[in-house]
Amino acid sequence: MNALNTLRDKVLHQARFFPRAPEQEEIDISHDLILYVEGLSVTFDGFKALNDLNLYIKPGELRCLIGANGAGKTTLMDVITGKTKPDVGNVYFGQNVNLLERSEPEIARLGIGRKFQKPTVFEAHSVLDNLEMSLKDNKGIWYSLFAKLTPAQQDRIDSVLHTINLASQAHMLAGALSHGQKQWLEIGMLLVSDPQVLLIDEPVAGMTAQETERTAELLNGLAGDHTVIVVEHDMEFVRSIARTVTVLHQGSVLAEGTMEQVQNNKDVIEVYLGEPA
Ligand SMILES: Nc1ncnc2c1ncn2[C@@H]1O[C@H](COP(=O)(O)OP(=O)(O)OP(=O)(O)O)[C@@H](O)[C@H]1O
Repeated sequence: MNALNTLRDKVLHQARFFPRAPEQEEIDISHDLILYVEGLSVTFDGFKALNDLNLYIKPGELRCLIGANGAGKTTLMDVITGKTKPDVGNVYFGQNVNLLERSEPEIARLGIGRKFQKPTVFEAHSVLDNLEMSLKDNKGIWYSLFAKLTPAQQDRIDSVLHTINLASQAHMLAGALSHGQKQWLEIGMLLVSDPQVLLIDEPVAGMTAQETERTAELLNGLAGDHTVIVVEHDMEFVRSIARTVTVLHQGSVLAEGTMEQVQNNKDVIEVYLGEPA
């Protein structure tokens, strides 16, 4: 029964994480843009969740997306990752890959990884097993169950374990980790496939102050090698990591700049405080 459960977990896992394909397409970033979103609109039952939204992200950036509930942050992530198709607009990965023509699994395999707010690690498996299962690519269930990791794959997992600060917990069951550690493990499960872009939804919700600080270090460390887009409501946290902040409001970009520029922007003050600047 245990073996059956393990097999089921692994099948589910493969469906969930869409591992990156070995024959990955080359992404053309010669114009210094890794994500290009232009004129994007999404309507749900006549309601415009995104309204002519433009967003340009450079390779290696750490960008924070903020905005009140319902501003369109999740819908934007859904469009980038292929979960929602827009009414109109363009979404390109680099110069050459039109993401609107790709399915959700294809986009994940191209190297755009997404971490949802709630951690979904396999609690009955060790930290190491969780990472191994994410690394074994789409060679089928029998490969995932029985193939041994190559030395390069072992190195990758070791390196990720250190990056996410869980090397000492490698053999611990994921279910025994703290909430913050589970969030880091899930980021690690994305990192083993070395995605170019990481979309991370509310990483510090429910974390202790110490875990929040460690998460800021982790995300800062990932930027540069990866492009990191973080959706977050915790303004202290945003201030601690953000270089550029994009403020969404009613499905459009209201303001963009450093945290200081955004905080002093009259439109932002008006929307957030409900009064003219
Ligand atoms: N599938 C859907 N059907 C109908 N309306 C939807 C759907 N998804 C989102 N919406 C609506 O679109 C708007 C934008 O939602 P979205 O979840 O993108 O906002 P958000 O900025 O992520 O908010 P939050 O911070 O609360 O997560 C909201 O008014 C929401 O109710």
